Amino acid sequence: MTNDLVLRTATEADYPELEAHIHRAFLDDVDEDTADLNRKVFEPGRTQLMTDDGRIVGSGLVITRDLSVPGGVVPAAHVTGVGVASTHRRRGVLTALMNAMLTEAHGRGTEPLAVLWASEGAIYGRYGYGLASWRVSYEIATRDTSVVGTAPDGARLRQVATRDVLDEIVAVYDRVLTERPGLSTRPGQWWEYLTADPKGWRRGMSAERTVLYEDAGGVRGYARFRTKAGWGNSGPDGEVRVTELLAETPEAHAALWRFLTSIDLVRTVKYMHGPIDDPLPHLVTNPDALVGSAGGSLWVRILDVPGALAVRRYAAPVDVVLEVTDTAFTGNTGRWRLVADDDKVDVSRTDADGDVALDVRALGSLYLGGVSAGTLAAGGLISERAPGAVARLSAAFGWHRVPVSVEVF
Ligand SMILES: CC(=O)SCCNC(=O)CCNC(=O)[C@H](O)C(C)(C)COP(=O)(O)OP(=O)(O)OC[C@H]1O[C@@H](n2cnc3c(N)ncnc32)[C@H](O)[C@@H]1OP(=O)(O)O
Repeated sequence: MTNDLVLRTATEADYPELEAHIHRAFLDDVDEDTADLNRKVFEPGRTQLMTDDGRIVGSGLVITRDLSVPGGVVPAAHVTGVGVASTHRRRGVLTALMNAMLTEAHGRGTEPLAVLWASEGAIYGRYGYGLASWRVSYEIATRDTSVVGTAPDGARLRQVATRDVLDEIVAVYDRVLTERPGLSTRPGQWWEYLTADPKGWRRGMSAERTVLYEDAGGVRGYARFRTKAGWGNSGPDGEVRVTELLAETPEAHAALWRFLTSIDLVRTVKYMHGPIDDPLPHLVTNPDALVGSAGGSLWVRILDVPGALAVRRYAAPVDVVLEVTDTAFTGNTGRWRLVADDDKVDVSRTDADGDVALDVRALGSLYLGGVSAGTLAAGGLISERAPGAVARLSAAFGWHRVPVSVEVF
C-alpha cells in the first residue's frame, strides 16, 4: 500500500468505482439489479473523494435538497455515502472528507444547514452535528390489537402499483411536508429513484404496493408497503413491511393503519419511521402490541447561525441573546440576538450579554423543534445565564408537530 492520499472532487467518470467502493464500505456488493440506480441522484460536483495512488479509498456525497423546518422549507446539504476503505480507517480520512463537504456547502452561502442519517451515532457530533429528530420502529402483532372505528361514508381505499399513482402520492407528500419538520424534498429524479423497486431492495419481500386513501376531496394519504408470506405450526405468519405512510387527515391516518393491520394471513406489521408524536398508540385496542422502540434519525449541522435562525418560525414570541460557539466555522461564534413574533423574525449580532450559551451542536439539536432547550440544559449542553431564559427558549423553539425524517438517504 502506498501513502499517496489525494482529496479531490469527483467527476461523472468516477461513478462505477465509487459505487463499488460505497457498497464495500457498507459490507455489501453491487447488485446487477441496482447498479447505476444511484447515478440518478449522484452529484459529482458535490462529491468528495480520497484516493490512494489513484484508487478511491474514501467518499462523501452531498445531495442538493431542501428540508422542512418549523414554519418553512430551507435548502439543506444532504450528506450521504460516507465510506472509508477498511484498509484506510482511523487515519483522518473521514475528517478530511467532512471538512471538504461542509466547507463547500458553507461556501455556497445558500444552505444554512447540513443534515445526515448516521450509520453509528458516535461519529458525527465531533463535526458539529446535533441529533435533532427521533423515530419509532413498530413491530405490530396484528392478532393482539386493531385500529378502532371505521372510515367515514364516501371514503375509500384503493390498492395500486406505486408507479401508477406517483402524481397523487407526490402531491400528498408535498402537502404534508409544509406541516411537518424533518422531511426532505424530492426534486428531479428522486421519486423515480425511490420508487424504482429493484429486486435488490426487496430483501425477500414482495414488490412494492401502494394503498391510497381517498375522500370527496381526493387522495388524502398513502402507504407504500411490501408483503411476505409465512407459515408456522399454528397457521399463517405473513408480514407487512411499510416503506412509508403519510396522511393529511386523521381519517386517512386511521384508515391506512386499519388496513395494514388487518390484511388476511398477516401476523406482523413493521414500520421504522413512525414519528414520536404518532397518534397510533391512542387509536388501537392494545398499544402494548405495537412494540415501538425509539431511535435517532436526523442529525443537523448549522452552517450559518443567523441564516438558520431567521429562516424558521417560532411557536412563542421570544427576545433572547444566544452565545454560540463554533470552532469550525468561526463566523458563527458570538452573541446573536433573536427577536421573533409571529411571522417576524430578526437576528442580529450583539454585544449584549448572552441569556444562554451553547455550542453549535446543541443548536442543531434544538433547531427542528424535536429536542427541548430544557432537555439540553438538563444535560449541561445549554448554560442558562439569565433566569428563565431556558424556559422561554423551550417554548419558542418547540413546535406543534415533532420532526420526522421518513427516508434514510
Ligand atoms: C452520512 C453517512 O453516510 S453515515 C455512513 C458512515 N459510513 C459507515 O458507517 C461505513 C463503515 N465505516 C466507515 O467507512 C468508516 O469507519 C467511517 C467513515 C465511519 C470513519 O472513517 P475514518 O476515516 O476511519 O474516520 P477518521 O479517521 O477521520 O475518524 C475521525 C474521528 O472519528 C472517530 N470515529 C470514526 N469512526 C467511528 C465510529 N464508527 N465510531 C466512533 N468513532 C468513530 C475516530 O476515532 C476519530 O476520532 P478523533 O477525532 O477523536 O480522533
